[in-house]
Amino acid sequence: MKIALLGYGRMGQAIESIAIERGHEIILKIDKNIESYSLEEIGIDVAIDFSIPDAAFKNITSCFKAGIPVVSGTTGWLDKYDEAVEMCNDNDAAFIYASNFSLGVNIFFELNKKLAGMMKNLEEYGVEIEEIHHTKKLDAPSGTAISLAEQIIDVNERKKGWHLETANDNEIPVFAKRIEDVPGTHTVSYTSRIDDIEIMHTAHSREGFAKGAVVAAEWLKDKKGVHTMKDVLSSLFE
Ligand SMILES: NC(=O)C1=CN([C@@H]2O[C@H](COP(=O)(O)OP(=O)(O)OC[C@H]3O[C@@H](n4cnc5c(N)ncnc54)[C@H](O)[C@@H]3O)[C@@H](O)[C@H]2O)C=CC1
Ligand SMILES: O=C(O)C1=N[C@H](C(=O)O)C[C@H](O)C1
Repeated sequence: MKIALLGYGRMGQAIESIAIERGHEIILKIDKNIESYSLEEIGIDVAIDFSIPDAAFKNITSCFKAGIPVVSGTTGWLDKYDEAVEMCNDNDAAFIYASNFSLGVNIFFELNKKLAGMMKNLEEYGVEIEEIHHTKKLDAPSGTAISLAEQIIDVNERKKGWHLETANDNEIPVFAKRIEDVPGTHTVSYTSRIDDIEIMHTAHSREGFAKGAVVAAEWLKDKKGVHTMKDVLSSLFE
């Protein structure tokens, strides 16, 4: 596949290594110093956006207009996700966004949903989420922590939203810690007077995120419409 990288920071570079290992070619790299760029007529099969919150929507929708399937892992821009979905469908384009592309976190998401279903009526347990990331991260809480919170809110009628650090009884508190060089650690904790239950995912490097993004790009290349990482991994979750 001929791949365009929209964002060539820590993740763009990790994706480049994995893509080359899997036999793909990087034919375009866009980063912050490239103000305007054309995606047309250079034979891009798929674009992968890991940029910054302020740039993601423009990068993604430029791909829709050029008819190029796009995978995005950029977090912190999701107030515009519904608009992106509409534009994808209007342009008959192809799109996958995931707050986390790693196989391990996508398994962790399924565990989180299962546990949330089991805990939803047990009022004696409080629930909270903690995420730890490197100090260069621009957004807080992480996109993955927001996905975990939304998965619990979807099944637990007592929880109406989430809040950073402090929360009302009807919200899930999400704690964001920044420690140098941590690739990404997420914990969901249920705490009662009698005992605690915790599930945790710890990334040891960015390799899992990068590999998942390339696998998603391979899967999306000849498809249309808006998809999720669960669609990509469907055979695993049957
Ligand atoms: N979904 C997932 O699995 C994962 C998502 N992420 C997310 O991916 C994003 C990028 O993460 P990192 O690579 O660690 O950040 P980074 O800061 O190392 O890289 C972002 C790059 O985007 C560039 N950039 C700035 N303006 C741009 C523009 N207009 N167009 C294209 N590129 C532009 C920056 O110069 C920088 O090189 C973040 O939002 C992060 O939260 C990170 C890891 C995994
Ligand atoms: O910025 C990061 O590094 C990461 N961002 C994603 C997020 O916000 O959830 C995924 C991963 O945890 C690493």
